[in-house]
Amino acid sequence: MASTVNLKEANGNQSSWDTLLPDFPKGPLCKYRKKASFNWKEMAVFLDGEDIIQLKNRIFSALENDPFFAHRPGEDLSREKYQELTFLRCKRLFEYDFLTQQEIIENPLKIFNMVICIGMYDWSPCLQYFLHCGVFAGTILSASNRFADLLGKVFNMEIFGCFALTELSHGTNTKGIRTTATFDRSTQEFIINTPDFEAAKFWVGNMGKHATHAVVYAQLYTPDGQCQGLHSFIVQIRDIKTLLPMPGVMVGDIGKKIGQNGLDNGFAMFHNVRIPKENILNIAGDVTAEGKYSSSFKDVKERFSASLGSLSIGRILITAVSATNLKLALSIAIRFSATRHQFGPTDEEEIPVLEYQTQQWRLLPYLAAAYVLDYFSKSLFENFVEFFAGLLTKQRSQRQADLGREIHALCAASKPLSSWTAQQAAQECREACGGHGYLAINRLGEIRNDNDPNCTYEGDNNVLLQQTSNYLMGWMNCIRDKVPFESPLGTINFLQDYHHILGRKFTAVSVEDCMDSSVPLAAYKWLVCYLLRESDLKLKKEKQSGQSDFEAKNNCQVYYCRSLAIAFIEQTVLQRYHDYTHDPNIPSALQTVLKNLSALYGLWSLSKHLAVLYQGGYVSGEQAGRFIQNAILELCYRLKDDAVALVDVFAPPDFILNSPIGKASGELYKNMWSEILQGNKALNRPSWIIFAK
Ligand SMILES: CC(C)(COP(=O)(O)OP(=O)(O)OC[C@H]1O[C@@H](n2cnc3c(N)ncnc32)[C@H](O)[C@@H]1OP(=O)(O)O)[C@@H](O)C(=O)NCCC(=O)NCCSC(=O)CCCCCCCCCCCCCCC(=O)O
Ligand SMILES: Cc1cc2nc3c(=O)[nH]c(=O)nc-3n(C[C@H](O)[C@H](O)[C@H](O)COP(=O)(O)OP(=O)(O)OC[C@H]3O[C@@H](n4cnc5c(N)ncnc54)[C@H](O)[C@@H]3O)c2cc1C
Repeated sequence: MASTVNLKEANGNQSSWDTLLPDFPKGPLCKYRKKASFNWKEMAVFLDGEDIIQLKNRIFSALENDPFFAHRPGEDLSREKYQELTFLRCKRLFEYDFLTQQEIIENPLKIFNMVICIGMYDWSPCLQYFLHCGVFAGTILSASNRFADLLGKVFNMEIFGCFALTELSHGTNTKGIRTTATFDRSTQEFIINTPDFEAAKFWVGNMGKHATHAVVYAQLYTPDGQCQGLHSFIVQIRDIKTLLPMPGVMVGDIGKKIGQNGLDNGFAMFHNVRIPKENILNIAGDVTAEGKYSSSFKDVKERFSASLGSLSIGRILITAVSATNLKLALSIAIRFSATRHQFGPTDEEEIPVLEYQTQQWRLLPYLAAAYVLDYFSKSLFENFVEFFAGLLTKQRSQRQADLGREIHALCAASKPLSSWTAQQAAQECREACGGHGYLAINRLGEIRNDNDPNCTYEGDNNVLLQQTSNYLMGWMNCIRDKVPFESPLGTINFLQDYHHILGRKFTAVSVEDCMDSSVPLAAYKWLVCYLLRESDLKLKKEKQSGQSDFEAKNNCQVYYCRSLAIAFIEQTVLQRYHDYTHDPNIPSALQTVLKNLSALYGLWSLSKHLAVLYQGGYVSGEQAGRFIQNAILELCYRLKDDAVALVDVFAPPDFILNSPIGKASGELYKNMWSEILQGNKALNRPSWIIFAK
């Protein structure tokens, strides 16, 4: 990936690192910072590069110095006020114009980092902004270049957009979408209709209050009465000046959610809403003036994939968004754990809770996951950039099609992996901070609730995993027939060795033998092949017993295809991180800690599959399982003194993290006390109190 640039920059000197990354205030965390095996500034520059750090600094300091983004300790905003503030903040983001088109073209990772920086502050304005200029505008941009005028208005914020696929009664099942777009030859228009309230567009971000335009997915009907399948259309839903609904549109807000309440999610119904013929986003197909359907895709399936292709970037970014939530939660929990003293070997001496084996085992594997998933999401984003360039230049090569399929299969599993990891970590971090973790000002509840929908939107995690297992099962014929095969990104190439891999066994004979990520990686390759074989056999058995294709597939999910998809993505994520951390050009001072993170993530993830590893005979005997467990504990212990510095590398400034117990000074109690007393109602007498006489 960007490692060549970063390797060059990593040779920079201490003074340039100091200019980019100021020292933290002195305080109780110094004790751990001094014990770290590496320089956190060197690591930050190595991972991101100076250019990205400068961008992050620019964004963070703009938000910190802007009264619109000021925090109000102890104030409970009403939902309406929060929505208003979110919109005003979103508008400010436009005014800042943090990145030029040229900068994005030169380094697309900058837009990726911009999403993360703003989201670290609050996901509501971040999603509002990117649903408008990323998802809404991005879908239009990838379809055609005939919407330049409209896109100009998007980027000037003269109109406001949303992406309307889901309906009240169908979400993940996109084939079940029932909104219709019927072509009227006589007026050269499409007529958009909602057949009944169950087909109302629902859940749509920005639609509740602000959106004036929507990308609406609908079943396209040609004048011959034929349904041509799912297509997308630009539909104006509100008047630009008054924000009143356009004729034939009923639009509203769906109400309070568990999290992300600054964002207005809405519903809409359409009654004979006419839009010009040009408003079809002709990615999958188009209609001639005479009303004939035309598509450059011969296959209905290919057309369907093309019409949903724009979802992949969202899933990749959700992988990154979730990894960001992981970083936020860990920044708070690890800084807390390093400064919170409880119990100790003697009555006089209390020790930081980070010194407890349990606390290390609960938090440090997630710290490793944050590094691994962060790297993976960036590398997958870069793969997508290559794919997107092909889309924009209308490439129709086999490689382009294969790349689209492979990226789809990867992000359909990396979104579940990352969002579930962040979900579990947020809860673990909340509990790891004891009672203080439950105090809203410390932000762990907000992180947990705002992360939660990452498991659901852009496709429910459990259903998406089926896309990945379908992709893997699709290679079985080549494997059986021993036909050579490969994929553009090479993620399935190891399956060519399937028969050979299935014959392998776990060979480590000591804990020390397990301390490198090559050990879990080899085990994962076996696990993927084994689960592939078992899933294939199970599917055959189901079919032989007379089950329909639908039933047979359904009966192969739990313990088979679902586990296969999870094992495959964990293997892929680990493979990329292993290769990255084992590059001999990595600065020598960083090699050990990065390799430890790689090994810990690999072993910890693998340990959840121990039952299957024993079941399939890859490992046997009591010792093998013990080696893995002890290696995990040993790696946690080795990483314990690096944990604060590892968090310093990715934690945003205090203002952005917005958690007294997570502040960089580590003055845990002073920071909490000060914030509590700043609460404008902390010392108020209740106005409602009446005691019984
Ligand atoms: C995937 C489905 C579940 C499939 O359902 P089916 O079972 O009905 O179909 P099949 O399996 O038969 O599929 C047929 C065929 O198509 C292929 N396919 C499907 N999808 C794709 C795809 N995306 N790419 C390529 N190929 C695809 C599939 O593999 C099959 O091919 P084969 O037979 O050859 O295997 C599907 O129905 C589905 O996608 N369901 C989920 C619906 C969904 O995702 N809805 C989303 C609604 S919008 C939403 O939720 C938004 C929420 C908010 C999001 C916040 C985003 C945060 C990030 C910020 C974004 C910033 C962006 C800025 C970037 C920028 O500036 O650019
Ligand atoms: C905060 C938020 C924001 C959103 N923003 C948008 C937006 O901007 N635009 C938009 O169009 N949509 C949006 N959505 C909708 C979102 O994309 C859908 O909720 C999502 O795709 C899941 O679909 P669903 O709700 O219909 O769940 P369903 O698909 O109905 O799933 C319900 C349950 O059934 C299970 N299930 C379903 N099918 C199967 C199967 N085949 N096998 C096994 N289990 C199955 C699922 O695992 C799940 O547990 C948003 C949702 C949320 C929560």
